Amino acid sequence: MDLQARIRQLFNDSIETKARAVDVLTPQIELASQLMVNALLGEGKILACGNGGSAGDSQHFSSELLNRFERERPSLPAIALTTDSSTITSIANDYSYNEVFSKQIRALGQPGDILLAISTSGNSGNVVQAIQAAHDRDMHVVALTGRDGGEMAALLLPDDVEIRVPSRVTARIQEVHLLAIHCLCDLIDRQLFGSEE
Ligand SMILES: O=C(CO)[C@@H](O)[C@H](O)[C@H](O)[C@H](O)COP(=O)(O)O
Ligand SMILES: [Zn+2]
Repeated sequence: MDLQARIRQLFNDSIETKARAVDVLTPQIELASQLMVNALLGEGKILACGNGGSAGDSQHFSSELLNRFERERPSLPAIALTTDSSTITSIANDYSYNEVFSKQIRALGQPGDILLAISTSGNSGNVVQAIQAAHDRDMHVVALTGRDGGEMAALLLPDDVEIRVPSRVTARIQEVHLLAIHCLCDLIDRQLFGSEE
């Protein structure tokens, strides 16, 4: 097996996926950033959720808001719903795994807050239920998806934003999700605190 050839193939696949995604995702990322900025300016916060790699993405995003991205600026309010193992295990144990995010959203979500819902398939039951809970709490949803958008795409309302990566491969979709998250952080900082130049 030629391992270096495999590495080159993975890099090239990732580059091609990003090149394919740029035109499709640019307007959606802009819209999502404006939705988030409006929420933050209105004293709202951003709740984020997802499974596996997307749980990591949720925490990556919340840490960049709560702490910092690339510049000195005030902390911004965000919560990853993937980190409290006591809450998550008790909800999964007593009710169902599908409710681990939605129950937190029903407690913490306020009208005007944003849910960042991350799933490469768009079909993870707990993320689907998170979107339903967010709508019940009058929150807007930014959905990071892939493939055909799955059940999540079908649930979104006209004021929500879907950022759907044009790929069917989970790892490639996740790589673009991370880029989209960094774009969102950059655009949030620019709109709230101005460009640095
Ligand atoms: O990171 C990876 C694969 O790259 C995995 O941990 C992956 O996130 C998990 O299988 C998730 O459960 C997949 O869920 P989803 O993206 O379909 O919502
Ligand atoms: Zn992964």
